[in-house]
Amino acid sequence: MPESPYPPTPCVLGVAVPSPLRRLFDYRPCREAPSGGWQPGLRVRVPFGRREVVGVVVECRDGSALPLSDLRPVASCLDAAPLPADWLWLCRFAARYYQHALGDTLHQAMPGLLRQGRALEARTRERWSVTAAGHRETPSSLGRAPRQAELLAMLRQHPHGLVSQAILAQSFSRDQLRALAGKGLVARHEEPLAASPAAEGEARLAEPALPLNREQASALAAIHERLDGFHPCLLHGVTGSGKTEVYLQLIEAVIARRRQALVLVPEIGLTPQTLARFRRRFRAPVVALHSGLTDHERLDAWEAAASGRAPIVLGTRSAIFTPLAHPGVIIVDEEHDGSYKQQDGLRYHARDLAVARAHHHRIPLLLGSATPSLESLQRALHGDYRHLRLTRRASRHAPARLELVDLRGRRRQGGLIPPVIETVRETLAAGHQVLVFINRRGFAPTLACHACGWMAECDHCDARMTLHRQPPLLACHHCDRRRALPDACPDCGSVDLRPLGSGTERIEETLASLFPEVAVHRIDRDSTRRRDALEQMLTEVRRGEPCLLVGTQMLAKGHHLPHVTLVVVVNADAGLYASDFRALEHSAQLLEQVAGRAGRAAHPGRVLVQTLHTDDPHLRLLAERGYDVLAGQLLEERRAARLPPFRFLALLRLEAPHEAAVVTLGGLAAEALRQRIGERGLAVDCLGPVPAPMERRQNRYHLQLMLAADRRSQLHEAGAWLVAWLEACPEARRVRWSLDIDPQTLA
Ligand SMILES: Nc1ncnc2c1ncn2[C@@H]1O[C@H](COP(=O)(O)OP(=O)(O)OP(=O)(O)O)[C@@H](O)[C@H]1O
Ligand SMILES: [Zn+2]
Repeated sequence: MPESPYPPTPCVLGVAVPSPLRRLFDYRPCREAPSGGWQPGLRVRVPFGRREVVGVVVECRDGSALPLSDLRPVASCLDAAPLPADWLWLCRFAARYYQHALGDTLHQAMPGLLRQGRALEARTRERWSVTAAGHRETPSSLGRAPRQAELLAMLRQHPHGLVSQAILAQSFSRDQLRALAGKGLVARHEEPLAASPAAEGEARLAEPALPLNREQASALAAIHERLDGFHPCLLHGVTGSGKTEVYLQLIEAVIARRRQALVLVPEIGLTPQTLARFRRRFRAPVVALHSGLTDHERLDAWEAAASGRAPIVLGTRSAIFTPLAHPGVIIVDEEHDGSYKQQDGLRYHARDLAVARAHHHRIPLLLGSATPSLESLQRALHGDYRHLRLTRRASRHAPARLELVDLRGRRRQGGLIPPVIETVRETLAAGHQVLVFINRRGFAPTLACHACGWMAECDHCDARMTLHRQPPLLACHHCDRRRALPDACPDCGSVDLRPLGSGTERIEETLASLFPEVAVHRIDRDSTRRRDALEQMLTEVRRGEPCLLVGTQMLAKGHHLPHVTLVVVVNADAGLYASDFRALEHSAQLLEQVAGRAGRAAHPGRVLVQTLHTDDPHLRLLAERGYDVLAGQLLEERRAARLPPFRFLALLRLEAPHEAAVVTLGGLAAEALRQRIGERGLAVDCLGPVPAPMERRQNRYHLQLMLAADRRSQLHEAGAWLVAWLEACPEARRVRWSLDIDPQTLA
């Protein structure tokens, strides 16, 4: 008897359902098997408690730990074919690595419409084109139907046809189209809405590639050497060195081999320029995945990537979960960027998943940055990654060094001291633009009473409320609580309430009064809430009129602002003495990136950094020798202090409305874990529990327990055990807890 092409019907399906529980649930197959047989990756509707949910089949087995008669059947199977295997693999990897429930991981990693049970298929549109008969037709034969004749004439001018929408927009009707089709003069084709294949025979590039400089060319050649096989590279190039051009030419080579490129960028909304540059370069469609998409657009993009129709997929963090039919390369731009780490739910790091994924697919991986994370830098220095350097800018001028400006004892006007204001004035007078960076939005960090010292504090957090003027209110940046501005001090009744310190709004106001003749553009989360607001401002800035830009770190992210020649950092001190061991690394990256916006085109740049700590050794090293030298020193310090990347960490966070519940559970968990570590002889340190740096946030108490180990496998074992212990612990029901593997912040 010939073997059946389908797997035999299993008795039991292990299904991952959207739930925080770290286990599969067993079901019996339903009567109608999917046409290809039961396989992992099929979505099923299953009864779960009193609800029905969409889950994913993960295992097909012959037996269950439960009696088969106790198992409920699957209600229905939603897919004819399983969801992409590479996607399922990545979700399983991420769930294991981050100790997260697989059901919830799958749920978070699929487009919303798939979660709701929609089919994974492309939406299509109609395209109409003229047939051979239509080209032979003489216009007079349609004499009695003049509109049809006009429609035919119009379509004849479009060798690739036109989509219905474009035709209807010209005031032609569907009836006219159908009439022509009935006569065999035009034909209708369906094509996918997202990433419809570019017409055959066209050139791949819409715009020619730039001739590379020597360093760019040798970086590209090094990657080209091995386009087959896992080949991780760190493209470590100073700001403005033309990393994007290297990405573009690498992608060109990858798509020429009919493979796909997946490109991760920190925030598309913040760098619409990058997407525009990709779209300008390639004739092939560039599919973008970001938070601005509708559910339908997201599903279309996902399908286009999964089917292989989309050669280039560009997206933010979650795009790492995009399935690819023919993966050819993964590129992570600004690999050091904090936005790649998800801070709730599945706490994954998209860059780290990119490494795992490239390894799994055996394809090259390119991590790009002017200020690489210490993790990636260490791997490059150690030879795990190929270290590709771009030491010069594509333009004439080298990145400017930071000039430290002493704030001590100086009168400040809106945060700036007189000599800095003078330099701003000279720069504007020379016809250039100035960027003023301050990493604090709002008018002032708080409102204070000059009579008694009262300060506006949030009742739900251990934090001050920020004073805003546009619109006027007090807001907590930790829990988003808002309050009206008080008329008088709630403690002593004095009306002498004054803003303390400066935020973007205050600097904007001061600069506008100092320099009334130029425009001041404020760029922060508040001023760019409206869609396209940022792009509009940047377009205005790129026109080149002298102007001032005031903004937060949004301004540091990869923008190419050719007319900016002066960057002013209002205060460099926040990150220097923070308790978080990564604070220094992150603030050095931020300073170097902001500084990198100056002098990128015709004129050289200057960077003035105001600080109260001109003698701080780290700050001086950054100013005098640059990020790479500082990073080398920070690596030595991390090695000495036995911190990442030389050690691995996991952070258990506990929170609840009542302090007692958190403290009790924290104590029990630490004790149980220490005992387990001892029994198993693991070299894992369990530190704490200690209160979180902000103990009360959103009216809840926060406590932490840190796990540290030299070996990842041991950290993993201890973490997995702790999670299982917490799932079984009755005291843990009243406490919200999460385990953060490779935490990026200790907050
Ligand atoms: N080979 C080249 N020849 C001429 N111009 C180039 C070349 N490569 C890049 N450029 C130009 O240099 C400018 C900076 O390049 P790009 O934005 O790629 O730098 P980057 O390394 O990504 O910078 P950042 O890290 O600051 O984001 C761009 O205007 C780009 O068009
Ligand atoms: Zn608050």
